[in-house]
Amino acid sequence: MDATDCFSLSTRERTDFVNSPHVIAMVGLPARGKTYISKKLSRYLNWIGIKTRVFNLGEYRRHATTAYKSHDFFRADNMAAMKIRTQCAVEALNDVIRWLENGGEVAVFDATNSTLDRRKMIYEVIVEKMGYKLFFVESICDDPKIIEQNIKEVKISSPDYANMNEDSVLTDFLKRIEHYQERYQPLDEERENKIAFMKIYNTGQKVVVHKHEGHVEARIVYYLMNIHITPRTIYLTRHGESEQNLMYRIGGDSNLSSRGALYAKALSSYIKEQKIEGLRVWTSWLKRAIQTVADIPAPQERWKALNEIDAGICEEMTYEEIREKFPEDFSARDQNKFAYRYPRGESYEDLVARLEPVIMELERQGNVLVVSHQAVIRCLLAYFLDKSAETQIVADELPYLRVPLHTVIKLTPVAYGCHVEHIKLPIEAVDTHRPKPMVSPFHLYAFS
Ligand SMILES: O=P(O)(O)OC[C@H]1O[C@@](CO)(OP(=O)(O)O)[C@@H](O)[C@@H]1O
Repeated sequence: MDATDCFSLSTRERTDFVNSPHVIAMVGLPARGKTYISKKLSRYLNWIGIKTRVFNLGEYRRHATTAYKSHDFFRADNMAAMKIRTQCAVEALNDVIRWLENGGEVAVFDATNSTLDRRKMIYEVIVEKMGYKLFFVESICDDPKIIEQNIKEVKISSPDYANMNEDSVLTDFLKRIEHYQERYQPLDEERENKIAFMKIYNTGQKVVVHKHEGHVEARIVYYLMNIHITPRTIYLTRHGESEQNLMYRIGGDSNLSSRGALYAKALSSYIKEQKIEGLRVWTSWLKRAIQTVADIPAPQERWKALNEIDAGICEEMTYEEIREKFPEDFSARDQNKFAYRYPRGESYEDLVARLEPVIMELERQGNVLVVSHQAVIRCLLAYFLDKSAETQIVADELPYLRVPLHTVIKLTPVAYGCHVEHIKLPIEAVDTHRPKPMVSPFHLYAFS
């Protein structure tokens, strides 16, 4: 199979294709957004089904020693501290290897890795000894405003600076950066021509890619080229209550109910009140979603990818009817709702694969209102919520996330994640949520 074929595979099939473990090692001076990139990348890779974990060297250092009193700890001539720092890097890499040997697929090594010696050590262990793939991602930023903003947003709350005021933190951290600067050796194509890497300048103004190969690295490069840090808000909502919702029938392409039409009006007033600059509205191709945005004065786009999960042979049935007519399917879905694929229809796992281009485009955009459906919004929400670094938990929780009708979910990016608000507009609607069934005592008995 050619690597490019993977773009048409389902999430699970793609995961199987990731056969060689990868280490993504960050490079860059402090306060260049390395942790932001690491966490975001890990969230994305887990969401598309690639088991990823971040190993943050700062945490190892804080665990190993409380010796941090000031920037002096990071002086190049502080030999005692240097010994601790090297030991911590070795320990973190050992954990990386242990994790990859136990089924992890991508480990993100979040550290400065700012000297040739450190990168050489990583290369020897990861590539020469273990035979894993290694890809360096360097973040370069020379805009003092971005650096200062970064320090204020994330370093003030660091355990290194407990009980210190903002100005003292800023002064200390800038000195810390100076110590790193003295020995900093940026990635260099000629000096390090064997290794694969990517350099991101000023949060994406310019990107340089050197020798990347294979499917995982191609995805990472593409993803990191699309993300930005300009403040914006994403609004997610389901369509207004539909005629099928009133009858508890799934799928179909019905009109809004009269309460659904009231929600469309209320949503339009809410959006107007927010006075959102440059808002774009995205909907599925289904009538109930298109009718919901009829009165919203903003450019609109329809996405087939935002259509509701295809319930195949179960379309337009109630859950009760499915239980009676297809009892085996009904219980298979309860056993593993994420992976279960409706006959001639889709699974949640398929949905995640179908929504990947939507997520990529959302990452590139500014303010967007997405009007879609219960299963689709669950998938999008799972991407934005920092549910967990573990794919299994994402898969267990995702199909049961609560996404009630007539509620706007407002997502505002903050430091390393998203602030989530649920705004319930005051129009009654049916509840279409079917909670995770409890395991019956009989089931427990059968396995005991
Ligand atoms: O995966 P479950 O929990 O069945 O939820 C998805 C279902 O939600 C529904 C409503 O029951 O969404 P929608 O309101 O967009 O029509 C169904 O169409 C869809 O099959």
